[in-house]
Amino acid sequence: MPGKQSEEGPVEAGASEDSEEEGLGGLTFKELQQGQEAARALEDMMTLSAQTLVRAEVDELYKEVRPLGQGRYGRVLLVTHRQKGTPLALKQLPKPRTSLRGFLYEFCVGLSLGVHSAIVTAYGIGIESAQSYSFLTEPVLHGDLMAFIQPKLCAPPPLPEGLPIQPALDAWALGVLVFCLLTGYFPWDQPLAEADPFYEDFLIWQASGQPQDRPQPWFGLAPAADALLWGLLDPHPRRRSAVSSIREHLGRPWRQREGEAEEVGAVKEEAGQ
Ligand SMILES: Nc1ncnc2c1ncn2[C@@H]1O[C@H](COP(=O)(O)OP(=O)(O)OP(=O)(O)O)[C@@H](O)[C@H]1O
Repeated sequence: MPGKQSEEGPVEAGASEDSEEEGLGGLTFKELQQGQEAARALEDMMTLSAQTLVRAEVDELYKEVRPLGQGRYGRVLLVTHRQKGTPLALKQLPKPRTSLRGFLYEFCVGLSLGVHSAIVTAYGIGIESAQSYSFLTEPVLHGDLMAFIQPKLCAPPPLPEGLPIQPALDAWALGVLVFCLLTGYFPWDQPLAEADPFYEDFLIWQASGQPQDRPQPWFGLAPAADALLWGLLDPHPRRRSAVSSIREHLGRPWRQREGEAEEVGAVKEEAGQ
């Protein structure tokens, strides 16, 4: 059956190929080396942050305005700085459920990622109180993406060893997110052709490139979105487009206008296949 996984056919999302280049866990040696360097840099940052923790009760320094949300490990509050009045989001993790190392990890990952302009900025202030650890970030007061997406998250394939952490996973996640934002739906439940007809239909369409094979959930997308998503959602991690490929598709419509014909035949050409 077209789209079914075969020996030389597509592999599941996040799985690997090009085995001669690979080291442990499906990563190339270069990726492994980069990962080890990042882990060492994070470890250094955690050591330094442990030495500069502010020891105080949160309400001595900040005034609570209202709760912003609740995560698995702690709560997030909107606070203002008692002297300056600056609004901030304070993430508070209760000590009984959080080790110092666990807190430092979350704090420092936030600090590292927060330098990107599209990610919430974390401020370098970690606080140790009697009952909790806290850190401060930029407050985001207009809701998060989950408010626009029906709660349901796309399950990864059941690989016993898990998915190797590599940039192709982020590209896949970006593809799923863009699809959700454009259509209001997830593209499929699981990226397994034998278990999910929506994914199987996508593989059939990718293989044929024929307009008549366009799966129903993809109706209404413009050729630029087709090309972007085909690249980001390529089942082969090593062939998948980089996250930065999104830049090539900016400035063109991603949705068909009302009444416009589907121009899906152009997808393969757009995607450079
Ligand atoms: N900087 C922020 N500004 C506004 N709201 C925030 C901010 N950070 C978190 N929130 C809200 O608080 C909720 C919980 O955030 P939190 O970071 O604790 O958990 P999470 O990242 O959603 O999940 P997990 O518990 O797995 O870490 C978020 O879903 C969001 O609604």
